Amino acid sequence: MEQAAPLQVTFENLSYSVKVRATDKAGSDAVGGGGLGRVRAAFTKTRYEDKTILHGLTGTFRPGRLTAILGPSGSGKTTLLNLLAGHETAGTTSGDMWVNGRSATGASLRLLAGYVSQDDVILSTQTVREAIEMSVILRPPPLSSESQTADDSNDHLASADTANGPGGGLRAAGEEGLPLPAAMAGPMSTEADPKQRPAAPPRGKVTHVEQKSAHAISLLGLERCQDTRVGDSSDKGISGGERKRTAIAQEWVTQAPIMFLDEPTSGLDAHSALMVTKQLKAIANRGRTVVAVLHQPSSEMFELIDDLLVLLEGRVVYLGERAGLVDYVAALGFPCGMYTNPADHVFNAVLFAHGGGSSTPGSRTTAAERAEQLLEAWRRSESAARLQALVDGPELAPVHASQFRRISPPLTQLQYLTRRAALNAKRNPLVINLRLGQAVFFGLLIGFIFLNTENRPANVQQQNFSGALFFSATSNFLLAVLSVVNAFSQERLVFMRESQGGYYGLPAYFLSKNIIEVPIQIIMPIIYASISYWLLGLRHDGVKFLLFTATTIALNLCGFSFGLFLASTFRDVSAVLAALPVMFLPFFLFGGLLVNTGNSTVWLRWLQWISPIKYGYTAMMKNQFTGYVVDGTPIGDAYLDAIDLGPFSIGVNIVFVLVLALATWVAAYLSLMRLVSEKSGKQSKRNTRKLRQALEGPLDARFTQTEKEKAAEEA
Ligand SMILES: Nc1ncnc2c1ncn2[C@@H]1O[C@H](COP(=O)(O)OP(=O)(O)OP(=O)(O)O)[C@@H](O)[C@H]1O
Repeated sequence: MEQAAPLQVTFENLSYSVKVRATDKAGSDAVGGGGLGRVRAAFTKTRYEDKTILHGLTGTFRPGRLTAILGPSGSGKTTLLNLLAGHETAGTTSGDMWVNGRSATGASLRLLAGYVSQDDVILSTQTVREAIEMSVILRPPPLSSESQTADDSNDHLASADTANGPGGGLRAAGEEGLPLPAAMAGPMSTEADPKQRPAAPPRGKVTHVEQKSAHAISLLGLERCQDTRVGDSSDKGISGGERKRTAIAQEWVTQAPIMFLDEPTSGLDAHSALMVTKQLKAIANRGRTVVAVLHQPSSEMFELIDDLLVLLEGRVVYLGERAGLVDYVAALGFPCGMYTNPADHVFNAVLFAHGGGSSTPGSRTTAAERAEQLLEAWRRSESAARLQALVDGPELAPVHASQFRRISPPLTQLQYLTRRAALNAKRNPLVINLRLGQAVFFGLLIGFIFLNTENRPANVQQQNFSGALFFSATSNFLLAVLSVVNAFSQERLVFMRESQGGYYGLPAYFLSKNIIEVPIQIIMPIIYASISYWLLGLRHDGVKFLLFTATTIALNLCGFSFGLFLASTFRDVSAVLAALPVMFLPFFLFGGLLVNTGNSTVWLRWLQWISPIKYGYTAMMKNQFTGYVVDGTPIGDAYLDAIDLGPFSIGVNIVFVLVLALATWVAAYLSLMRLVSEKSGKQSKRNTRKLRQALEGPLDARFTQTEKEKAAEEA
């Protein structure tokens, strides 16, 4: 079996800029220039200008090594990580990226890399173990079973080493696992954490998924909380550190050969931060390329880092071995004291240059000059020359097909997501109980308000039934909208993170959501109709009851689709709530009760044709009043003629509600599709195939020259 090569990520002259609102001097002057100026400014077209965040970065991240990105706040650490991981797509990128000398982009790196973001949004009702198992099921490890087993056994070895306690030491990269070039195997200088004991070997029949997640739980020290729900701000679950480690475990199990992590230790106590760093080191030791943004690492954490990239104002001021950094900074005039944390020292040196240090107005060099000196010193340094050599001569083995991240078949995704959604609903019964409560409450309320209407005088019946049926149509529609908006707005972030992380595709997610939600949108109106219909005293006829129920079901389904559309189109609930009245009040106005739609303003009359309330209300009214007789006097048909609800029959009106439901349902799907492609770029199969071909294909011309030179030298 052909061994997959370790992967080296290289970039050269990488720049990134975004469009920002121009700080328009003329405009601001106008604003300051009195009322007229303010009015003029309000109508002035917004101008945008480019803001460059990363300025021509050159560097490389080597396999089998833990690389940390350090730098002051705002120096571009997250932007660089996101750009490489393919999660930063809004701005303009220039420069080159390669994986093992093959031309790459952020999108192609996403096919190879795991990514842990700063905000790990995990479904709050899942337990830690379930969240990790989900990752194993939906994102099966990319390596073939043979090499995967080898990797697993290496993990066990490493865990065993870890368990040896102080002095046992973790296994150095290249000793076990994927073979590494000698130059890449960095020295290991870590002590193992005695708390990190491997889980007892599973007994009995254990599935691959259970085994893999048990292993990750053990490696990340999550045994104690493995059956605790993740929780959220309103329903406390695991701690912040445990959540971070769960997110890392979710990426670890995919065995992606590259891992990018944005501040995996922020918000953790010193011990947890050290533990996480040790675990990252252990992962890197298995030949993976691990790159993490770290904030102020302790000296123990600092010792675990192999390579460091220090950024200042979007520029590289150091990229190379951690061991050489302190001397490098000392040579620049910042000697590190014996008892000073080297990470703090480096940080202070850079911060000083950045303008946050003790630079006083009287000091001979200004902060800007110091920053320029640091950048200039880096350009002329030996470390930069060494880095350039690594950039010029990267790992050259092609990316192996088995190294690409895999995604489970759509049917597996659908089955898993449906089961998860059902479990989520069961564990979060408040949502369903509220819906049930609403159906019962409104059924009883309307029933008792209009109790025994059928025994009242004809004119009272006309008024009461009209009001009750209009209320039934609007409440069924609106409650469905609100329930979906509420549920989906909360889930939206989880969906974005998981779909970007390659857990599943949109079709499986969308379908699973419908499989769980649609039955609820059918059962609730049945409950509402069963209570209200008989209390109201609507016509005692089984078929008419069924038609009334069918109308309420159609309105609920339509409300569900509208809610889904709104929640997927607007970014937060407050925007949805602002849009809701603007969209729906015209629907209510043209619902058939408030305005005689046949005689309303001509150029606004079309609104009735897109109002689901109008169709639903008309179906209910015709169901009640067609051929309706009170005390031997037929009153129904004349009344229907007077209020002019249109020519369509009951069945056709119900069908129109369903057509509107279907159209909005499709719009909701398209809106989600737009959301996904906005964040992750186009993910078509053809695109993916092209990106893979580039990574598996021949070397980029940038490196072929080097190959020829090498061959000539050898000759
Ligand atoms: N989309 C954007 N629009 C405008 N400015 C942006 C955008 N993205 C990033 N920036 C700016 O680019 C700079 C770098 O941001 P980035 O988040 O990469 O910094 P960072 O080094 O990770 O900071 P921190 O350590 O505080 O997280 C910041 O000044 C930020 O305001």
